[in-house]
Amino acid sequence: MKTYKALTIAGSDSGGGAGIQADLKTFQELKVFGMSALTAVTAQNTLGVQGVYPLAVDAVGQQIESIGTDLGTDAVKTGMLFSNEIIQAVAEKIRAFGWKNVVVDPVMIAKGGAPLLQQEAIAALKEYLLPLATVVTPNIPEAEALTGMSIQTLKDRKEAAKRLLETGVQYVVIKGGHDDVEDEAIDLLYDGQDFFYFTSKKIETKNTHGTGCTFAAAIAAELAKGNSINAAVQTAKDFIQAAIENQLGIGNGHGPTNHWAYQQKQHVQR
Ligand SMILES: Nc1ncnc2c1ncn2[C@@H]1O[C@H](COP(=O)(O)OP(=O)(O)O)[C@@H](O)[C@H]1O
Ligand SMILES: Cc1ncc(COP(=O)(O)O)c(N)n1
Repeated sequence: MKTYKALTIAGSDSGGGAGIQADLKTFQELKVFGMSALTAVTAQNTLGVQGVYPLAVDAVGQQIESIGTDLGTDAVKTGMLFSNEIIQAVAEKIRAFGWKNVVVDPVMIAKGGAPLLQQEAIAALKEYLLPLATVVTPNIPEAEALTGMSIQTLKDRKEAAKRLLETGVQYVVIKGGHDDVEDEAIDLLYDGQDFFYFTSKKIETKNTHGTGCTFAAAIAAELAKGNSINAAVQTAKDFIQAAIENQLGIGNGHGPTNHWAYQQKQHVQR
């Protein structure tokens, strides 16, 4: 049986709920071999971000080089990239290795409000990384920052998705976790032609730390296996729904989601 591989290029969350830690847990649960290139170390817990320590650009590039010159990968997921310089170095490596199935989660601000991407780097995401990406997965505030438009309704989200496609990315998913208008958690996928809705029950909880990272990592894992974008987004939606529903109840603030809940549910159903 083929071993599928996925690489996450992201920041470390010492609290284990988001970033590299969330990505690797998700890859593992979906039976994909996980690899990582760290962009920054954060001192972080469920209460917030206490420190951000970006790595040297060369350190980021070298980690990716080490993977590209030996193991290779079936998918790449990017998360916290922090600076213009890191974005350019990452884009350069992805292009040089000709990697496909590139999922860009344009992480900008942690749930508690701490910036994880420098303001001036937003343009670099659009210029260097999105043209190489298979799919970009902004939440609503990130889609607003990337397009410069205000997003209130699903109609606005459709317009923003169209604008994002102009960067050269193949598919756009605008997530609905921050939508105050709809009663359900609706994620919108646009393929340049049609819009697809992925809908689930909105769960009343403060424990959503790392939901975006986990969702994008699940899409990358499923694309690595050769699944279609629609199938990958559906699995990611089911994965995050189970992870939010089956809370772990740890930490004193915005707690992490449960990365093993999806597999546990699959076993029970069998
Ligand atoms: N309260 C919730 N109930 C159910 N699903 C949610 C909830 N909050 C977020 N999600 C889902 O989690 C994923 C991440 O959403 P979102 O919160 O928009 O992104 P981010 O974590 O990047 O801010 C999406 O699939 C979204 O639908
Ligand atoms: C290192 C790191 N990367 C990403 C996030 C975003 O997390 P969320 O998925 O909750 O928006 C985070 N808090 N820390």
